[in-house]
Amino acid sequence: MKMDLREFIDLEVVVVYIKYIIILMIKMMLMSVVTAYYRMKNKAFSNPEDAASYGKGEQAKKYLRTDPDVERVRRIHLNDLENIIPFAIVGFLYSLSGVPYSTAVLHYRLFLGSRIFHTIAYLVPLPQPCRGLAWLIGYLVTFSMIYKLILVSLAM
Ligand SMILES: N[C@@H](CCC(=O)N[C@@H](CS)C(=O)NCC(=O)O)C(=O)O
Repeated sequence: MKMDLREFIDLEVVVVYIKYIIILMIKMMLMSVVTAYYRMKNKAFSNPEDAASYGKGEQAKKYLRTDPDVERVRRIHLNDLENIIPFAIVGFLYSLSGVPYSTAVLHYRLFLGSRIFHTIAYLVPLPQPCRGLAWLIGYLVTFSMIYKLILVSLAM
């Protein structure tokens, strides 16, 4: 069966997807800035040339170390990569799947909220299961969109 995609795709949903993904990308990219901030504040570097800006010889070697704050922010960044990239791909296909606007916005909003809360819970840090629940909500949102995509592709 031939489909006219222009009838199927709701451009408003694609536009709202773009808005949310831009916010999520900025949020994820900001983790690099936060990492750099903690590296400089706590003088903890992984490259000799970076440490050299803060001292020479033995002094510089002292700054070649891992730091708990830096590692924590790096884990947040990694967790963002593990979750936001699948969301970006799945969320885009989902925006083309003929889903109602309100349902799409609910998914995108829940995901964004879950990732912001995950970062706060990880940075503060808040006691578990705060971070775990934040992560789970985002994970389930992505799975819910995958489920819809499976249903749509089975119906084709
Ligand atoms: N790569 C993750 C997979 C599971 C996951 O993402 N768990 C969430 C909720 S507990 C988390 O925040 N993990 C901590 C992290 O990724 O550093 C891990 O190693 O924990």
